Parts: sequence; C-alpha cells; structure tokens
Amino acid sequence: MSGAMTERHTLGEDEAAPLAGLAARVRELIEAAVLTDVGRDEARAVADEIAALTERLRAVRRDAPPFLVTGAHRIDRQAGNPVSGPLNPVAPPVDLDATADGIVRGEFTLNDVYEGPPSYVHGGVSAMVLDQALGMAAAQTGVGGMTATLELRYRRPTPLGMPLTVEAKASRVEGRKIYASGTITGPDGRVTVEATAMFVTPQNFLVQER
Ligand SMILES: CCCCCCCC(=O)SCCNC(=O)CCNC(=O)[C@H](O)C(C)(C)COP(=O)(O)OP(=O)(O)OC[C@H]1O[C@@H](n2cnc3c(N)ncnc32)[C@H](O)[C@@H]1OP(=O)(O)O
Repeated sequence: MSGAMTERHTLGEDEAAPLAGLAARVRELIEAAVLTDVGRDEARAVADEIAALTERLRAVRRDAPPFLVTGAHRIDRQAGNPVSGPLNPVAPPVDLDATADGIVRGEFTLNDVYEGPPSYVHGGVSAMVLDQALGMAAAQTGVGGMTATLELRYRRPTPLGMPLTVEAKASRVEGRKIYASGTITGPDGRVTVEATAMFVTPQNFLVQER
C-alpha cells in the first residue's frame, strides 16, 4: 500500500521510457483480455503465463508509484496516475498540457476497456478524466487542492474509439477554495460532458509549500 508520506523516487527520462513501454504493452493486454474469444484452454494457459510475468515484475518492488520530472511539457508528476500516468496501464493515458493562460487540455481516445453503455464511454470514466483535468487547472493557479465537489452534466453519449478532447480552466480562487470548469468534446466538436468543481487546498499543502 502506498501512503501520502512515502518518499517517492523521481524517474529520469531514461528510466521512465522502458516502464512507459511496459505499461503500453499491458494496456494492449487489457484490451485483448476484454475482447478475446480464444477458448477456455488457451485462456487458462495465457493466464498462467501472465501470472509468471507478474511475479517477475514483483521481484523488485517500490513502496509507492514513482514521480516524473515535470517541465514545459509535463504538468503532472505522478507516473502512476490513473488518468494521465504513462506508467499506469489503466490510464488511457490522457496527455494533459497547460497553456500560459492556465487552460489544461488533452486529446485522447478510449477503447472498449472503458465501455459503459454499449459502444459509449462509461460515465465514471468521463468523470475521472474531468476530475483530473479540472484538478490540474486548479493547480495552475498556484497551490492545488483536493476535489471537494464535482458536478457533471452528461449532454450526449461520449463515443468509444474516436478522438476526444478534454479542456479545463480555473475560474476563481476564494481563500483555500479553487473553482474550475471543463468539458469533454467529441470528434464533431460537440460537447458530450460538462463539469464544474470546487477544490479545497488542505492546510498541510500550504505548510508544505512554505
Ligand atoms: C494536480 C493534481 C490533480 C488531481 C486531480 C484529482 C483530485 C482528486 O481526485 S482528490 C480525491 C477526491 N477528494 C477527496 O478525497 C477529498 C476528501 N476531503 C478532504 O480531504 C477534505 O474534506 C477537504 C480537503 C476537501 C476539505 O478539508 P478541510 O481543509 O478540513 O476543509 P474545511 O476547513 O472543513 O473547509 C474549508 C472550506 O471548504 C468548504 N468545504 C470543504 N469541503 C467541502 C465539500 N465537500 N463541499 C462543499 N464545501 C466544502 C467548507 O465549508 C469551508 O468553507 P468556508 O471557508 O466558506 O467555511
């Protein structure tokens, strides 16, 4: 189990690249597992091989997911983040960037692994993507916060297998409260999901910043 106070290793680009490659292969594996029709014996045989591979990876294990170096092109440092983390096979991943005026934007495509209603994106997955994008937009104001409220309006179904855009921006800061809003847009340019959120900066974040 990873704890907030666990010391995190920061990966250099050379260290991160092969691990991101590993996550990309596992992402393919997850989709293959969801869609496969190989039959019972082959499924059991592959499961045994995967169990052996899992043990190889567990042989040397960190206490918590590592961080990445941030910079002009990386605004998030959590390598294992479930939305944007390149090392997390569960993450699509959504590659989020921020403009100088604080707009956080990312393009992504969700495959069948993220299906909710048949052929459309699961609403919880859209919420997760928006929570992350709005949270990062909130952090662009200076100090970030924890999601206190997140309100979604699902305007129309979000398609699987097509390029989507997420965009978010902080609208105002009131003391420790940061308000942000954002959207997911489909390939036709129409908004599928709208979100507003309020993030609260915990007191201990402010202490750490000093
Ligand atoms: C760059 C990184 C991007 C990350 C994106 C992803 C973010 C996440 O998913 S975070 C995980 C989900 N969120 C959580 O787990 C949060 C759990 N909650 C908490 O930790 C705390 O309740 C927290 C930090 C939100 C507020 O705690 P605390 O600092 O003690 O707040 P507190 O002092 O009681 O309240 C401060 C103000 O916020 C208000 N407030 C606090 N929580 C809420 C809430 N849930 N709803 C509405 N208002 C709230 C209070 O009413 C108070 O307002 P006022 O100053 O006007 O009286």
